[in-house]
Amino acid sequence: MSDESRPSSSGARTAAVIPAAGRGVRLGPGAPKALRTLNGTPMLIHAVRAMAASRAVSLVIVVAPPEGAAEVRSLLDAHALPERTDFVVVPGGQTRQESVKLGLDALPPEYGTVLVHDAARPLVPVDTVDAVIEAVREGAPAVVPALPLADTVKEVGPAAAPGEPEPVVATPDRARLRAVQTPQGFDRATLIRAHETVTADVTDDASMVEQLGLRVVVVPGHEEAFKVTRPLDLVLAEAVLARRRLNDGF
Ligand SMILES: Nc1ccn([C@@H]2O[C@H](COP(=O)(O)OP(=O)(O)OP(=O)(O)O)[C@@H](O)[C@H]2O)c(=O)n1
Ligand SMILES: C[C@](O)(CO)[C@H](O)COP(=O)(O)O
Repeated sequence: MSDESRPSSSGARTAAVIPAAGRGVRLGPGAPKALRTLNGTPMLIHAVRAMAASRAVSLVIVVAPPEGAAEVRSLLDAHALPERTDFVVVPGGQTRQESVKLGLDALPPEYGTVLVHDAARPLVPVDTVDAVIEAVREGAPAVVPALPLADTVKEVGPAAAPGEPEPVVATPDRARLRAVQTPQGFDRATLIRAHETVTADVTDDASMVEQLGLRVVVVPGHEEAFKVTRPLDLVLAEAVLARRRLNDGF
């Protein structure tokens, strides 16, 4: 397990930025996704606890829905969280990319290692978090946890006409594909440079570092780090929590 006292390649301390400002359109109508509950506790609180479970993480920056920063601050104050960790809340932006950038703007200088973790991945185990931190501290500028794919993937082309089926144009070799999760881990300077430099729309932070031509490495992801995206994911998340409670004996 990582320990905050370990030497780091890029700075002494580790912070986690949690983008939590999304609406959750694919989840259906309701409160912003991060504020919806799993077994009675907001998804965001599960995600915050998942980051603070790592003894290496001493600061968590939560990027709240634009109008919801006060509500998120109250939620953090109302739930039991580790005392060794500091919590900061900032309002988010219109895209995930903007929200992460706003979180990075609040990062104090003494944090050399930065995790970016979706509030929508509330159940990531601490061993995965620590493996990402460890790889950054060992010198990787960017680290992603990832899993092999269970399905065969097809690349499709545009339909010949509206209403026509899309044609398959290629079947990439599945053995070389990975489904990427969070937390993604970064050397601070690398991540800030990526966010200052890359303007193209991207869906994760590591791809911005790839665009700088820098090395991004993979560590094993975890099935329980899945992203709560569609309604069925809520059922799965509550089942995972129920199994954890049984295993913990309460
Ligand atoms: N403007 C945005 C959009 C997304 N996110 C965050 O980015 C993470 C991953 O995004 P996703 O799962 O796509 O969440 P939503 O954008 O909320 O989902 P949807 O696309 O279904 O609306 C989530 O924790 C989400 O809160 C964010 O902080 N700011
Ligand atoms: C960052 C991410 O979770 C890695 O898989 C993913 O790219 C987020 O994508 P989304 O479209 O914002 O759900």
